[in-house]
This record gives sequence, structure tokens and C-alpha cells, in this order.
Amino acid sequence: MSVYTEVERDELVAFLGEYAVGDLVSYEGISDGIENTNYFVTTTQGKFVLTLFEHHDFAELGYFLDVMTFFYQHGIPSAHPAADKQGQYLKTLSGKPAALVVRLAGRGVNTEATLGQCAEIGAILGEMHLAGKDFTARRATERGADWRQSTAETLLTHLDDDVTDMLRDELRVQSAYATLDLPWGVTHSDLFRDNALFDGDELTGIIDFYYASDEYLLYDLAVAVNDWCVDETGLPDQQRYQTMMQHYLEKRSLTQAEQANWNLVLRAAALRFWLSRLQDQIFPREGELTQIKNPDAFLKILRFHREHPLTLEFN
Ligand SMILES: Nc1ncnc2c1ncn2[C@@H]1O[C@H](COP(=O)(O)OP(=O)(O)OP(=O)(O)O)[C@@H](O)[C@H]1O
Ligand SMILES: N[C@@H](CCO)C(=O)O
Repeated sequence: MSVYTEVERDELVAFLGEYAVGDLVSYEGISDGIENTNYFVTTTQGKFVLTLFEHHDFAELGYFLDVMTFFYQHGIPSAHPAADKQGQYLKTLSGKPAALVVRLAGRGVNTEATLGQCAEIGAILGEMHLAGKDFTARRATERGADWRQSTAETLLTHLDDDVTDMLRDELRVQSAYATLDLPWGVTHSDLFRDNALFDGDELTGIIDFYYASDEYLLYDLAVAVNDWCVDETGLPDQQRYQTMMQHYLEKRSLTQAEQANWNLVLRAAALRFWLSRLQDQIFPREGELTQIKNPDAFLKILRFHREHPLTLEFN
């Protein structure tokens, strides 16, 4: 359940009156999602998703909405905000920062990805990384190497001994991450199966840009590989992996340094989501009534990458 803030009909009618989107027809809360309050909103002129931001402040939200608008304007099928009559994307509703985002067609992927879907995600991520070179706003990541180190330290005492030893060793290896010399720029940084919408094998949209930040481009690719390219046992699957990578590499080839550090970055991406899920499980945030995603899925992927480095040689 993810409606933390109830919006009254009168309030919504007044809010929509500030946009040129016609009159309210209907609205309903969206149960998916964890962070924010979301409603589907239908007006006489279109379909939208109204998001009330529960954790972010105005300053950083401006950045996210600019990222979404930028990618949309560069041909990436991204969720993007509607501007109100004053040209503003970010507004206030029920005391929360709020945006009216154009509703995209399609559905999230809630089973293992098809090869066609892996191909689409690989290609679009390559296109995003090329287009993103022209995006000039900067935002440091909140889930980077420093965060991984400090979060791991707070979690270590809550873990079993065998896991603790592995985590300590991984942190030692990961100490090289922050100073790698890899291409970087604006990234989605959370491009999971539930953050892309599909109609069959056709990508209709990318949503949830609220972890967008400056990161190594390779990290963005690693996040996607770790989630999309797994089989029903949750382990990396060669065919899905090869398909996603080949479609990515058709758009952007990897530098030598990227190739040399692929395993380290795949591990960093697995570590980030293992730690954030563990943190949500061990220290749940007050007032959040949603499902907690299983940390073990990423412990398993991290262990896999430590033992079986994925190659970059494809046939
Ligand atoms: N622009 C959009 N078009 C169509 N559907 C959308 C759009 N934005 C969000 N949705 C729907 O709303 C659901 C919740 O959105 P989202 O995943 O962004 O939630 P959140 O709470 O903001 O983020 P998170 O899942 O990271 O906690 C999505 O699963 C999707 O079904
Ligand atoms: N995509 C994340 C949640 C948002 O960061 C996960 O699956 O753990």
C-alpha cells in the first residue's frame, strides 16, 4: 500500500485547475511503489500519475523532474512531468511537494524478463548514456561507495559470522571503487524490472527516476544486469546477459578501464541493493506499510559475482 497522503477531491480539482489539462474525471490510489504517494488521475484531456513526494525536498526534486524531461526530450520514453499554466513542474499539494506526470502505457515486468525485454533495456540504457552527456545539472549519488561503507558498518553486528566475513572482504575490495577512472554522468541508478513499462516486448516507458544521480555509466548498466538478467532461481542467466550487453554495446562500447573493472562494479551494484534491503528490513522506517524486498536475492547475486566473474566475450 502506498498512499501515505490522502488527497480530497476538492483539493485535487483546485490543483488541476492550475494546469491546462481539462477537468477531473476520476482518480484512484496506486498500491505499487514504496517511497511516494501515487494516484492515477484521469481528466477530460488525458491520463496522469499524480505523485506526492514523501521524503524528498523541493531542491532535489527539481533535479529529478529535469532529468525526466531531458530524457523525454531526447527520445527516451521516460515518465515526464506536465507543466502547469505558469510553466512549473513542481508544486505543493496537501502540504507535500507534488508533480503531475504523464501516464505511460504498458505494465511493469513482474516475472523473469524475456530476451526481447533485455534487448530493449540494453539498447535504451546505451541511448540514455549517450544522450546524458549533454545534461549539465549535477547531483552526487546518495548510495555510493561512502554510503555502502557506512551502511555496512551499521549492519555488520546484525549479520551471521560467515556473512560478516564475506562483507568485510567485499568492503576491502570495494575500497578501490571511488577512485576508478571510468566514464560518468547522469544515471537512472535504479532501472529494475518494476521501473520499466512494457507492452509485450515493446518498451513503453521508464519510470521512477528518484535515484537519478551522477555515477559511473557502468554502474547503471550493472544495476540493470543484476535485476533483468536473472533466471527463475535468481542467478545471472547467460542468454539474458548476453542479449542485454550486445544491445547496449551496439550503442556505446566500453573503455578498457570499464572492461577491466566490470566485475568490481557488478559487485558494487549488488552490494548497494543488498545493503539497502537489509537496512529496510533491520531498521524499518516508521509509517511505511509496504512490502520489504528480499535482501537475500542480492546476497546471492553478490556471491555469484565474487565466484564467477561474468565475461565480456560474446559469441
Ligand atoms: N508515468 C507513469 N505511467 C504509468 N504508470 C506509472 C507512472 N509512474 C508510476 N506508475 C505506476 O505507479 C507505480 C508506482 O510508481 P513508482 O514505482 O514510481 O513508486 P514510488 O513509490 O514513487 O517508487 P518506489 O517503487 O521506488 O518506491 C508503478 O509501479 C507504476 O505502476
Ligand atoms: N529497486 C530497489 C528499491 C528502490 O531503490 C530494490 O529493488 O531494492
